[in-house]
Amino acid sequence: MALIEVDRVKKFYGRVEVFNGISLNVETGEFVALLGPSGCGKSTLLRMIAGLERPDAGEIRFRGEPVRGPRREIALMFQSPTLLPWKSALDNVALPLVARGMGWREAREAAARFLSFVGLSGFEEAYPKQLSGGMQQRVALARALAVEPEVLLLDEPFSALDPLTAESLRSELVKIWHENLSTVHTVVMVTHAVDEAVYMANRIVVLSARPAKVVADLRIDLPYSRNRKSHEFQKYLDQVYSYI
Ligand SMILES: Nc1ncnc2c1ncn2[C@@H]1O[C@H](COP(=O)(O)OP(=O)(O)OP(=O)(O)O)[C@@H](O)[C@H]1O
Repeated sequence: MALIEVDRVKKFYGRVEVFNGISLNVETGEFVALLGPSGCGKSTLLRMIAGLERPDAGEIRFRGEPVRGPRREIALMFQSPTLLPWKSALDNVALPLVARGMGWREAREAAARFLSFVGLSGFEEAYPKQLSGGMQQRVALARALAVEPEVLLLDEPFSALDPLTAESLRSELVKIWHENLSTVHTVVMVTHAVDEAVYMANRIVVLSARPAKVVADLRIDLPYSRNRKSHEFQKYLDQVYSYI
């Protein structure tokens, strides 16, 4: 049984047919990048896996159980950090833990550990507006990791960042996943960037225009950390581009 099973899922928004029976399995330990044309339904698929939206037909299962709402094993991180502006960095990370029943003191201790883990020691009391975009996205990453999920779903997490910040966060995230530095073993990431997908993922799934179908499902068999200038990297880039 796969960790995540997307089984013949159909999804409509009014008359817009986003999926007409898409199936896709994700195995434990994979880093899957979802690529596809704008508006094809990548974010919708991620939100359905996260339990934030329901399929109109078909089923999404996590470890064989139908996903009927958000689950503690699955965390989601968006393009923008979606922090609460009136809460400190520390409390933004602590809040989901408190919402799950942890006391504030313990939650703040855990939050401080995760802020330190993402390189933000010393910024615990800062408010989001006092932090750069990259730092805010790090707080969002700390918040996602603090609930100790097994699966991290990423919806274009770097696209709002400047190129250098985006690049360092990409490398850090790959390292966290590849070296098992957190509870996260499995990642599903929506991206527009072929280069980002080949740099980070060990599997790339390319979707077609709506109603989206899987048009390619490739394993990226390159060691980490990856060298964008290598011949093999370029070969994978060309291969993925040929499907887009
Ligand atoms: N809540 C909603 N209500 C109505 N239509 C929606 C809603 N969410 C998404 N859609 C529509 O469903 C389709 C798929 O959207 P989605 O955001 O999943 O695509 P995407 O592949 O992630 O797009 P992009 O790459 O541009 O972010 C689009 O046509 C979009 O307009």
